[in-house]
Amino acid sequence: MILHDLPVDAPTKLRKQVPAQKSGRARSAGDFSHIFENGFHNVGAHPPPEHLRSQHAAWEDALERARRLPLRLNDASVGAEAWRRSLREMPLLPVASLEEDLQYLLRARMVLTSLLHFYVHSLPPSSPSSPVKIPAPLAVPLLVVSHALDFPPVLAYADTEYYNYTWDSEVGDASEAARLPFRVLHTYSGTTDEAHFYTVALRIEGEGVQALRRMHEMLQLSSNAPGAPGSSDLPALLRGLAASIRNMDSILQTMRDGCEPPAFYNDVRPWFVGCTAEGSWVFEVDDTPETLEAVSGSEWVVRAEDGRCCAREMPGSSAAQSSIIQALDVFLGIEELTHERNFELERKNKEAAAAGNFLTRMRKYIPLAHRLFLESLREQAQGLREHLLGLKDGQEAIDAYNAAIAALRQFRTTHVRIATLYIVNQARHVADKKEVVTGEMRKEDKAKGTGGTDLVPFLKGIRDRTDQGTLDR
Ligand code: HEM
Repeated sequence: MILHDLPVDAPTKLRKQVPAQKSGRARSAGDFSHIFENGFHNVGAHPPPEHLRSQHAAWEDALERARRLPLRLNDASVGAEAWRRSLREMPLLPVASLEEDLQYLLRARMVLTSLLHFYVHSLPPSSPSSPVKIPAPLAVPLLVVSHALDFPPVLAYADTEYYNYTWDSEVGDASEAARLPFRVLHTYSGTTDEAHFYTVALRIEGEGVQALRRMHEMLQLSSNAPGAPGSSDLPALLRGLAASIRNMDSILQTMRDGCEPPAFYNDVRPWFVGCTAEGSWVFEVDDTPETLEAVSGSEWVVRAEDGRCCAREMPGSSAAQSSIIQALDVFLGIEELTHERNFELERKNKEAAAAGNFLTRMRKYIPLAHRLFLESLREQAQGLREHLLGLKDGQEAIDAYNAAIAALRQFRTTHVRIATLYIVNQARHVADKKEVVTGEMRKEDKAKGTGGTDLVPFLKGIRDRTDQGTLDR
């Protein structure tokens, strides 16, 4: 097995072989040609299966029943309580067979994280608030599957995007697949707003395939391989990359076409929230060797003195975990700017200071193969900016590079507007209503992202630091 055969999100058995290959030939960009060719959302040439095999039908059935109820946020209805009881009484299903087949392992991860967030967020708030106990039939397979994939046991962007779609038509080859319309498999709220929200992100990932292919071609410029582009192609390839980023921006702007801000804020976003100080979780576990390995080898859970298996704080799904946007920063060589720590902000927020840069932290919430890809991409693309500045007649290439930076800045400007409209303004409406009903004065507006960021200064900071990547000579 060589790294170049390592499929996206390789499970444990393959993962164990990766460190041995972290040097030499195996690190070449070509090792990740499947990502350059198909994008981050295509695991192989096809999306993950829509259903698990019969051995794990109980999980699929629980998910289907939750959707059919439908289960709501803070749901105290008889039906909701019966659903939660059925989860607690579900048999503890073995997961070993899943590890043999990556596609089914990914589907299992997506189903289990969906059940987790249905379970946690459908519970009516308890008073005084106590940690939510995640029942063993859900907790054990979730911990083992997440450990196998090197993922935290919480809903991530990959679960709501990369593993949550299919195509309706038969796919000829992967390059054709990149252009097909996506059909979302699972939503929490059952609304078209939620499906549209996922679809916009998936279409951005789909456009990302064009960006990745341009990057790949640029990395091959100096390879002298037969058929490889020559260095005179660099400006055109950079312009192609810029055009792709502009397309991503246009796609982002379609968010309003099918996702209403109040529906997003009130009915969709609360399902994404992970394990927080106010809403903590305890995993109920058994003591089989498989579970013990998953627990002891996990940085996401801690054993309390009384033996309880407590989850650490983990943000839920956030598009900050999108691999394509991280890849753009890495390739353009501006990662150090956008991932820079904001010491002014950190001085005000001690927790943020302890945790370090948010975007860097988010890397742990993206699939393993994507992380390895980003490391390899950094190595391959390093020196791009210096190379452009050193070119004898390099102005055309520099202009094209700056067009890509400007496009990424524009993407982030659109994104700040969207985050303001969908979160900050909605939080204000809710606070205004509360003020009218209770007469309570509104506190300073400090809307947080699902990742817990003070979102406007945070997002604007990244946008402005993108701009600092502009080359000047
Ligand atoms: C209604 C739509 C959206 C809202 C309200 C929104 C909101 C946010 C918030 C609050 C953050 C800060 C991190 C956190 O605390 O979670 C964030 C980060 C981020 N979001 Fe979005 N987002 C939306 C859609 C998207 C889409 C479709 C993408 C593209 C895939 C995207 C890409 C990003 C990226 C890359 C970051 C990290 C910051 C950066 O690199 O600029 N977002 N988003």
